[in-house]
Amino acid sequence: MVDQIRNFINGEYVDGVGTFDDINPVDGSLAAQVHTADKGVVDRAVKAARDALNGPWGSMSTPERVAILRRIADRIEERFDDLLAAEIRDTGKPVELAKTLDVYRASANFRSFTDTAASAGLDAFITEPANGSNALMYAVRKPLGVVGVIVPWNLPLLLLTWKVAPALATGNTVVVKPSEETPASAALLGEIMAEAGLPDGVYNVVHGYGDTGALITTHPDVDGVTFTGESKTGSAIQKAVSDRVLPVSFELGGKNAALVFEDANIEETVAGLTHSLFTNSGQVCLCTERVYIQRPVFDEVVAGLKESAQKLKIGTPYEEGTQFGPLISAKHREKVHGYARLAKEHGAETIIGGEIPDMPEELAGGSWYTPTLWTGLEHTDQVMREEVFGPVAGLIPFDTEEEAVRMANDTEYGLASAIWTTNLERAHRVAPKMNVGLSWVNTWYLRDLRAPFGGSGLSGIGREGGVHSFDFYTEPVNVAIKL
Ligand SMILES: O=C(O)C(=O)/C=C/C=C/O
Repeated sequence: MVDQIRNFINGEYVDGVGTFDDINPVDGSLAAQVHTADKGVVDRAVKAARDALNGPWGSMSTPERVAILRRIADRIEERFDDLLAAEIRDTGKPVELAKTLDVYRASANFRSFTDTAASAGLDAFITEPANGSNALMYAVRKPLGVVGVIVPWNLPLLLLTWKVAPALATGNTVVVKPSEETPASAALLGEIMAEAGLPDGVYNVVHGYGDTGALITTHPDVDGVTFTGESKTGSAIQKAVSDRVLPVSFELGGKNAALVFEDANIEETVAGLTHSLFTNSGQVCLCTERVYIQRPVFDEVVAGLKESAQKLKIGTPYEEGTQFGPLISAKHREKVHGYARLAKEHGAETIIGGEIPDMPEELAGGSWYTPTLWTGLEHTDQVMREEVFGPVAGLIPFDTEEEAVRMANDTEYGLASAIWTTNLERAHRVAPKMNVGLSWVNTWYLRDLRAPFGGSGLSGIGREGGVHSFDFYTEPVNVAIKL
């Protein structure tokens, strides 16, 4: 019997109105059948969320909510292996990555936002205007209400909990739609939260494709939408909710640049770039797809990256030492491979990769690809401007710092950048000049969960992280009392 992945509504698993296939990207096998939510199922989920808001959850004190969320973090850690198995079956990612990033961050996200909720103060002022009408001002935070949460397939559990933890910590209830590619961990989290004592209806999960997502975002009883995914989907959501001027928080795509200066530590830079190019097989919105290298060290860095890419161990998730897994689906691999063909047509030199690897017979059905590096592309080339969302990067030389900053900022996106230099003045001069939300120096994807996280331009709207998340998931009410 194939596994069934159901919707989770009001504290129990609920059948859908049909099923779709959840494919294991390692070998193309059927991992599970997923129950599709139609309007009736989505309405049921939104009603459960509203009833929970009007029930015990809505009147719970912050310390009571925080206590439950800390138990959720504990329960996630107790059921670490179940979540790990679910995430790996859906994504095919290496077990080391799923352990140290995806499932690790699930409990870390809950712990970070409960700490913030437990310690957050209020804005307050004593008003003493010249006309003597003194007053006490204080702002209280009220939850947005029922929040629609639409999350992607690349870091399914990490991104889900990155949104659900602050939403619940501030008293909201949620209706979640995970990606159709990766439904398992979101569904499993339902029973884990119930085991930790979360009241029924606070956390609900419905499955389906974009049309199911649209049922949530356009639902008249949803009070806000948080979405991580492709920019064009974000734009479609914004259009769909614009009549209601619904609050949205978007963490969208990127075409992230790295700048390598001639004074960089080349060995550290090559190791760091390999990480930022090929982590999760390049399927992270923060990954680098444009590398600008100061001319005196261009050949050395290209050679170093070629060597480190060749050394990456491509393999199945549980194989010892696997560092590079399959892409999420055959469809996504076709998109990535399409850019490799385009790069070649545009005269790029393929330093490594750009092909579908020969895998053993039992893995031939998987969506495997190879780490890919190009030189010889123009900075203005389509491949250097559009998000590929795969293990690919164009390498381009530059001469002056000003030229590097100009090219890095010459993009419609604005999510992340990485600067590699040992010159402290240059680091502090250049890092703030990047038109991004996250500007790393001599590192990549180093995170503090309290810091603002998000992007500008096509990379999104708003910031999440620490109190920045609370600015989205709550509506402050400023109370003014005449003294
Ligand atoms: O690390 C995070 O908190 C986060 O949101 C990562 C997002 C990656 C998207 O692809």
